[in-house]
Amino acid sequence: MEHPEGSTAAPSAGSTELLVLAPPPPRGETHKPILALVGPLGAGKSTAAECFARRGGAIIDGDALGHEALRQPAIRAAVIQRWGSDLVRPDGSLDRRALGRIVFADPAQRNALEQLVFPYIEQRLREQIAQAQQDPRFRFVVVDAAVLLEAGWNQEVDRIIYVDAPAPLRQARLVQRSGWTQAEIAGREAAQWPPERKRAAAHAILHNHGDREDLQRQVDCLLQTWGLSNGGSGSTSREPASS
Ligand SMILES: CC(C)(COP(=O)(O)OP(=O)(O)OC[C@H]1O[C@@H](n2cnc3c(N)ncnc32)[C@H](O)[C@@H]1O)[C@@H](O)C(=O)NCCC(=O)NCCS
Ligand SMILES: Nc1ncnc2c1ncn2[C@@H]1O[C@H](COP(=O)(O)OP(=O)(O)OP(=O)(O)O)[C@@H](O)[C@H]1O
Repeated sequence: MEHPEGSTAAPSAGSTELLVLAPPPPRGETHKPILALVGPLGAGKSTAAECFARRGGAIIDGDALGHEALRQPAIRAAVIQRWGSDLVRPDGSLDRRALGRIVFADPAQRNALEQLVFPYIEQRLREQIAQAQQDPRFRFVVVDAAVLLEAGWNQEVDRIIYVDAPAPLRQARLVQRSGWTQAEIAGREAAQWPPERKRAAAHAILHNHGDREDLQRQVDCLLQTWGLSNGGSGSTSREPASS
């Protein structure tokens, strides 16, 4: 793994090794560090984000912003115009899983959807980051966006954290969480950068092959190493950033 900056000592985090490289750079006294979580499908980015939220981080959820984008009337209308009204469920919402089957089977279809929703998502990411910077409940910001690197949304981010888990474990967790078939998982994986390319862009790695407590320990260790822990008390807000 190549990094432009030097590494610090890797602290012990329970049973797993936590690789930690350079801490966030200083960006002025009022700037709250912006950390981003990347990693392969189902590695546990959202689960890791919850660990950071317990320690005073504002979560910015890229998937949720994507869902919000699809609820915008102009985007919704464009989606229905292109992919058909069969996508509209009886309650009026879009059948995202069906849309996913279409776009993750064909890069051209996925590009078309991304062109519709990416500008909206990027704008909302910026807005939510700005809100979290002003919100006294939070000491740092955590962007949980699976396609952050692919979409080039990492411009404002200070540090990238790669969440890792073995492929069989990720698959089992995804089947349990979302009921996705092997084909659905493979289609989504193929739409993302290969894991090693994401890992090469990261400043730290969390190994999520243990239980949630083990992941929390690694997060706490990382925050301590980067000077972002709150004395280890975990007494700061658990609230995610509001939309
Ligand atoms: C295709 C859609 C409708 C499927 O919705 P669905 O509810 O089934 O999945 P959800 O949005 O929760 O995404 C789940 C996971 O799929 C993967 N995924 C989603 N979008 C993409 C994408 N454009 N490229 C690669 N992987 C993706 C991510 O790992 C994500 O965590 C939806 O994912 C979508 O609108 N995607 C385009 C917008 C986007 O890129 N969102 C992610 C922003 S981080
Ligand atoms: N350490 C863990 N122990 C048990 N279950 C876990 C652990 N980490 C994650 N999970 C579960 O695995 C599933 C996938 O985790 P999560 O949703 O956090 O992954 P993700 O990387 O955000 O996924 P996606 O790529 O779809 O955004 C979830 O159901 C989550 O609750």
